[in-house]
Amino acid sequence: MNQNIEVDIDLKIGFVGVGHMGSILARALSSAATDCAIYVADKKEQHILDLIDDTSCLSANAEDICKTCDIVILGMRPQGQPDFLKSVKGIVSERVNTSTDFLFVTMAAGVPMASVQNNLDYKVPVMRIMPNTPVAIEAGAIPYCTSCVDGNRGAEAKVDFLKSCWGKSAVLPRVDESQMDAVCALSGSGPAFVYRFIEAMANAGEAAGLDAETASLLAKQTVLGSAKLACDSVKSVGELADEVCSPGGTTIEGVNVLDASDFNDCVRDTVLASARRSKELSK
Ligand SMILES: NC(=O)C1=CN([C@@H]2O[C@H](COP(=O)(O)OP(=O)(O)OC[C@H]3O[C@@H](n4cnc5c(N)ncnc54)[C@H](O)[C@@H]3O)[C@@H](O)[C@H]2O)C=CC1
Ligand SMILES: O=C(O)[C@@H]1CCC=N1
Repeated sequence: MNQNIEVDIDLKIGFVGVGHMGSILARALSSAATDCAIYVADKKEQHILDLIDDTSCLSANAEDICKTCDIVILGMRPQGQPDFLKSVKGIVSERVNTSTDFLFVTMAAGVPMASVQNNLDYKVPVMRIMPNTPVAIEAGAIPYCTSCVDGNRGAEAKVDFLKSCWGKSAVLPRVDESQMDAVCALSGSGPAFVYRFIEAMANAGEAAGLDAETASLLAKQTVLGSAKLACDSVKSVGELADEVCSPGGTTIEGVNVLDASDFNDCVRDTVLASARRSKELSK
């Protein structure tokens, strides 16, 4: 935890939209930011109940969150964000008459920071994040960028605070906003691609003679262990692959098939299709 963070101990943080991703981030924050009050609002009551049941999160309505919270985290889908922001524009403009010391955080795929500001009609400091679901097990990625934050000590401190809290659950590389479509496709959408690969591995294990349960267990554990070794090792993934390939052995037979296939092109097309959709959502 960063000891030099200048934040009030009674910092109020509010989530508007705690579906799949918002709830994971709220849980991560509530376990790290134990001195803060964390409020959650959602159109679906069950999503609020699930969180207040087993975290320190408190229920609140979305307008009150925008009126009073030091950090407002938007967890709704990209398509719903403009209407919501327009609906609270008046509340935010009243608020800036007394204090401008607050931060909006958006996780919506494709939505530029300027669009948050334009819909609010005010250049509020914005942090744009692209989290992924493995944040839930402290193995996530949350690339981010910011706008109107640099040089604004209050906003900078809030960004640093979120980074230190979520840093327990994720890596948080800072990227330029122009790279947000790429990180959205790679690490935001990426877990779904990896799950498809695990499924293909498990199906292949069954084809090779295993029962479904054993094939699934070994496919998951192999991806987990290989990713962990790649993260922990100083060796490149190429070197790590070479270490598995005994000369004249079994692995190289499979690797040759993979290398001769369109696997690389397929993965490239997959990630580029998601990045293209992220770009489309910005329009
Ligand atoms: N699911 C994922 O893996 C990731 C999602 N995201 C982004 O996170 C956002 C949410 O995605 P999901 O959690 O998957 O969607 P979701 O549909 O599970 O959650 C959205 C939640 O927002 C609530 N909501 C919508 N409008 C609201 C409003 N005006 N007031 C209060 N609550 C409202 C909905 O009831 C719902 O519970 C999206 O913008 C998405 O682009 C980003 C990275 C990864
Ligand atoms: O599919 C989506 O649009 C969101 C953004 C990245 C992961 N899920």
